[in-house]
Amino acid sequence: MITPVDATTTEAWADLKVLKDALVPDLRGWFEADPHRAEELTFDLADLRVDLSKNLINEDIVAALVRLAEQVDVAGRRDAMFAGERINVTENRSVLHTALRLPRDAELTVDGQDVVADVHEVLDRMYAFADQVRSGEWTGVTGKRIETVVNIGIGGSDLGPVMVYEALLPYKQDGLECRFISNIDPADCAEKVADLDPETTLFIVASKTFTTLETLTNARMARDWFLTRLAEAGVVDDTDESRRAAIAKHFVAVSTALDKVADFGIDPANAFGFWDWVGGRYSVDSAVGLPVAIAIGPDGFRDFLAGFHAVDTHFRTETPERNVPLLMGLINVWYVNFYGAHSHAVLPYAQYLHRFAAYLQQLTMESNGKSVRWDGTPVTSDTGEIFWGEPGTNGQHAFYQLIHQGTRLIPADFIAVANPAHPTLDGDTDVHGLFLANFFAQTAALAFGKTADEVRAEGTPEEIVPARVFAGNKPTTSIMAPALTPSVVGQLIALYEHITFVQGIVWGIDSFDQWGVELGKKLALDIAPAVFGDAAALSRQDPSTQALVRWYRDNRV
Ligand SMILES: O=P(O)(O)OC[C@H]1O[C@H](O)[C@H](O)[C@@H](O)[C@@H]1O
Repeated sequence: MITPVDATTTEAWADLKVLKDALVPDLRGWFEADPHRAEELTFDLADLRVDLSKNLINEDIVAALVRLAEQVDVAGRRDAMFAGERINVTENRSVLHTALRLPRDAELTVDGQDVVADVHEVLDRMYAFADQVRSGEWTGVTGKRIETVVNIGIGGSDLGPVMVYEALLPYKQDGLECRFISNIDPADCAEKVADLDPETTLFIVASKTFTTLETLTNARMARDWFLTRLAEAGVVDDTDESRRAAIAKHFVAVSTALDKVADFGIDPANAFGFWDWVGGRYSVDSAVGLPVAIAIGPDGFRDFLAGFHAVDTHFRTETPERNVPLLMGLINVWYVNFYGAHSHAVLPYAQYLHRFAAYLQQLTMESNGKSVRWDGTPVTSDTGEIFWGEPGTNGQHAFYQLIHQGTRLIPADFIAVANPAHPTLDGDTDVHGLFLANFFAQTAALAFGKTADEVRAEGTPEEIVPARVFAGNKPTTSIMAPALTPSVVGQLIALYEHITFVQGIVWGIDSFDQWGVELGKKLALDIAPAVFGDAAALSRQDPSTQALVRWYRDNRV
């Protein structure tokens, strides 16, 4: 095993400390002093235009950050990842989500296995199935075409598909709808199936491990609902054969554990596999994306994958000084470790990206929320960031106050597209233009603030001048794209995957395991007997938990 370099002992880290101590943030002054600042810090990455110039950085800081990347060998680890080396040390696995988007003619053999051939074999099956559902060739047990696809999954088997489905709604085929059941709260399943016709509904049970309590419980509830409704309609009788025939037309699975899929009663012919080298939170571009492939069609899904691949190629080949995921990851390190930033806002000015922050929470926080390094030694600096956000302009009317005038530094990524799916006029006003005016205005206000003199010049009474001053120097990155196409959504995801990777390498952590979540799964199973009345199991719990369980049992009607 390669020992992680302790970033805090590098020369670059020491240089960054000196630079931080000497830096007086002054975005107004920096832009005035250097008319080329915006140009010099704006980069094109596939279809994305990324402006880093409103960050608290200068040439020396960027150079030191790039040296830091060299001194912790980000490039070496990146190449190891792309080559399929087992960089997920604690699980002894390769990390090859980048292989999921390799073109058919690419070559990658890992442990003697032609990974590209495997990936495309599954993609071809997904595309054929998606075409069948979209054309109506695939019918339910009573011969009706599928109108609703219900994905049952959680974590990486839910957040990616739902985010991308929502992002690409304008590309969805008319007459087809997707829904997503994830929470084990029975309300989720009940609400999502309430108005559905089982004869036109297709369930996709998505679980990498096919052992996740929430997903298997929801899948069983959905199966019961489905069979009960069909029995009431006289479509199935109570023979196994009749039930199996109905399930075969209405339940498919996505998993790495195809044996467990068969145990659940889903025909293995209707299962789409992936591999243990795809982390759950990195899996939307695998068969986990099946609902998206059905909704937007194989051509759209191919574009989606091509978007990821374009960013992969950039990350793998671009020089450090122009490598956008590398720079963004390093700038995040700058804020976390040198400014003590705890959180990071993601603010899409695109309603269709309304689940993007939720998606990024799993990607970034499950990846980098760690306190030991990949060799088991404690981390030597803060790690991780709390990712959060809501679409603009809604966020402006809720939490932007704290970003503008609070005491905490919250770096924020603003995302917008030039061409909306719904160009709409309000009288003579282009509403999307008005929307984007907010995007531009907010990043400028955050960067440049408003001085007391400017506030006074507006005629503000002296006693409330301080309350109306904006300090400015609140860092933002602006990301723009021509339109929210499948490719652009793929590009955005890959960008954040690689940003997360870069941060993980600087911190020396394994960004691809999630032992903290595994514990939660086990604890819930341990306590379940107590909830159901097992006195001995209850007595093993701590006093607070015992009292809470008792209260629950006393109050449960
Ligand atoms: O896809 P599954 O095996 O059902 O796992 C679903 C989720 O389970 C856990 O929460 C893991 O931490 C996630 O990374 C994973 O995405």
